[in-house]
Amino acid sequence: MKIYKFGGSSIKNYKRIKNLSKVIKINKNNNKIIVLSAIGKNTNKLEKVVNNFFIKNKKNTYIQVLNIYKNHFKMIKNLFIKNNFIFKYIKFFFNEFIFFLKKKKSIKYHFIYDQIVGSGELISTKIVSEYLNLIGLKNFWLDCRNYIKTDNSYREAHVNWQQTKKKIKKINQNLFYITQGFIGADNNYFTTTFGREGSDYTASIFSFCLNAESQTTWKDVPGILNADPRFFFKKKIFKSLSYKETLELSYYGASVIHPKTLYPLKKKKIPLYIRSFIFPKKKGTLVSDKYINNVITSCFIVKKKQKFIFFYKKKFSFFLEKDISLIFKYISNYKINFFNSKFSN
Ligand SMILES: Nc1ncnc2c1ncn2[C@@H]1O[C@H](COP(=O)(O)OP(=O)(O)O)[C@@H](O)[C@H]1O
Ligand SMILES: N[C@@H](CC(=O)OP(=O)(O)O)C(=O)O
Repeated sequence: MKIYKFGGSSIKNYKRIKNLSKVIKINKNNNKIIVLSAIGKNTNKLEKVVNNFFIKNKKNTYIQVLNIYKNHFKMIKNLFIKNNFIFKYIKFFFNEFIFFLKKKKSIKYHFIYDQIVGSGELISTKIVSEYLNLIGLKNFWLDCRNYIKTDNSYREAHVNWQQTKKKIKKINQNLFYITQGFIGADNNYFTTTFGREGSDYTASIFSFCLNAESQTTWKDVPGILNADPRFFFKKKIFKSLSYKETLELSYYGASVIHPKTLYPLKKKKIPLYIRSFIFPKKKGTLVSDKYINNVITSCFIVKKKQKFIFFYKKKFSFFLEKDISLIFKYISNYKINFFNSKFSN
């Protein structure tokens, strides 16, 4: 079985969804799972809904939801004819969404975040699945929350591999499925998320549990480059990279792939392809356990909005292990992405 992952940029408008269908047609084999992210930058918009909800700005909360609804509606108008059931579905979905916001009394930010932000993937997959069925690419919409089981660490869920493997193994491997990236569910069936850009990781969970033949991430770039093309004019494509080299690149900020993606693939030696959905016939980059690059290539990464935090002890004393552990505890509690540390007295 092959696992494909398409991110938000590959479905950011109706033309891109049509393009996705062409990529699927070129790669004809039936037995595959497509893991999809939310449409375009909708996850950012949904985060704004959560933030407005928490500062009790009702007006902005509902304006934001309405905007998201209108954008989705505009998109489906370009893909489906009027009486398609998807129109009713989208209306129903957003009504439920508003209902949830009105009724919800919980003050647990991370919990509410996952329930709201995770819905971007539920809606995008429904639209794409319906569209592919409409044009004859028969597929099944799969609610991945019935398969990917996690603990209840909202916004940073950990996979319960035993339960997840058992459930995913029940999938009929001869069929074609569309499912959501980024989300899972805890034992109470509440939505959990894997952290921003976590859809790549979802694809790896499916690959790992199904012993996939390969995993392909379809991007707007031709593969993994040695520099972020948004900032560097001169760049080079890597035809192949090892898991370790790719992990290093992604850990230090190459946003082309999420660092968590690599470990499950490496463990089972599943090849990962990074290919272009704009030029789907090109080979892209192959990530495997082979070190092929014998020429050293420098890589350039741009990481914005970083903060430099400086800790010091007020009194004439030293930084002890106890102090460091306290700092890390708060960093973890507040789910701050911590990048590099250096402690000295
Ligand atoms: N080393 C790199 N190689 C390729 N692309 C990179 C690299 N570093 C950053 N990028 C950027 O990552 C973008 C793809 O990520 P993103 O837009 O989040 O995709 P998606 O929406 O498909 O998840 C590319 O358009 C490119 O600008
Ligand atoms: N939609 C989520 C998950 C994700 O991985 O998205 P993308 O594949 O578009 O980066 C996010 O934006 O964080």
